[in-house]
Amino acid sequence: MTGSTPISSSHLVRLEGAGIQRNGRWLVRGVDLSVAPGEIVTLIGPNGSGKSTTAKMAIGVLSANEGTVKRKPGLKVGYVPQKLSVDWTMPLTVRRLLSLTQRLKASEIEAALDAVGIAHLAGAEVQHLSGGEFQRALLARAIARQPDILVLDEPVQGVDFSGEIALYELITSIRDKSQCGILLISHDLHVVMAATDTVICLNGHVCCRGTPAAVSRSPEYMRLFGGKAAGTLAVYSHDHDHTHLPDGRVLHADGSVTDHCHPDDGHHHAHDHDNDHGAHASHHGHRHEHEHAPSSLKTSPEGTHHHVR
Ligand SMILES: Nc1ncnc2c1ncn2[C@@H]1O[C@H](COP(=O)(O)OP(=O)(O)OP(=O)(O)O)[C@@H](O)[C@H]1O
Repeated sequence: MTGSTPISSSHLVRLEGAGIQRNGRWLVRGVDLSVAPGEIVTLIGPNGSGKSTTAKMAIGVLSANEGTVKRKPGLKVGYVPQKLSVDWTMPLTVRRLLSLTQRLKASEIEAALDAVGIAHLAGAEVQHLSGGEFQRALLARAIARQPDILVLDEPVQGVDFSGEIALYELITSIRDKSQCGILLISHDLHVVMAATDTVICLNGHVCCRGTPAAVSRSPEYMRLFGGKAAGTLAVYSHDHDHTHLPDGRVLHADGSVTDHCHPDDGHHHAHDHDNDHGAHASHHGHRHEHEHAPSSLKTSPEGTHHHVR
């Protein structure tokens, strides 16, 4: 069955076996995912693995070609897209950015900007904002109508490491105060917001899922970034040992090819280091240790930054 029907459980959104096909190719398929009020779900995966497509499917921007997508009736969505189509040659104030695609009262704009700590920038031109200020403005735009669910597609892009920590703290505090659900797409394959309840790794379909491992135990991490970073970011340690073909099928280690992963397929939480992330359709056999958290943080994530401006 395909379609979008109301949801009966306490979930805000629930995808079951959901997939999107374009031009005879599955962009992503077999996705099972749900977000409950107050829950933070983080999607990770290589470039082109279907993270944005999955998020758009969850909020109804794209309709699933297979499986089911259910949303709570009347669900209010706040969305920070990965890219924004705005004509940046035109002057645009932060205040105006918030109300470009939604009707907002002045008091709602003020409250949203205040909540993200940039009330003083209401009249500033968007072009002049720093990377962190710009992401806060996008966040303000997304929370202005007090959504039930926030969908944040790479909300820390263009932001330096300390800014990233501050933004993740802000996102966590927004969740704490409003108890909205959050579906977050991370630009980093290994390091996710520590407040994340569930990490889902995509590579054309769901490869594995789990809770992020705490990094606070890693002495190197503490030495490099201090306790604040350790409390905000966590390494997601996982390993895949099968290969995803461009058409969405899976090549297993024994040479067999199937449409989907086997239920207990190669998601070993191994602890040796064999970092081999390719583009999609490449062998997917990465293994990470907590001790490697600092280097994965220091080096820039693998080309996943898309600057919105
Ligand atoms: N409308 C479309 N028509 C055809 N192919 C598409 C369309 N939208 C996305 N794709 C393709 O679907 C795949 C998944 O794209 P998606 O943007 O969801 O990946 P992603 O994991 O978010 O990637 P990134 O980390 O690079 O942002 C990509 O190969 C992309 O080229």
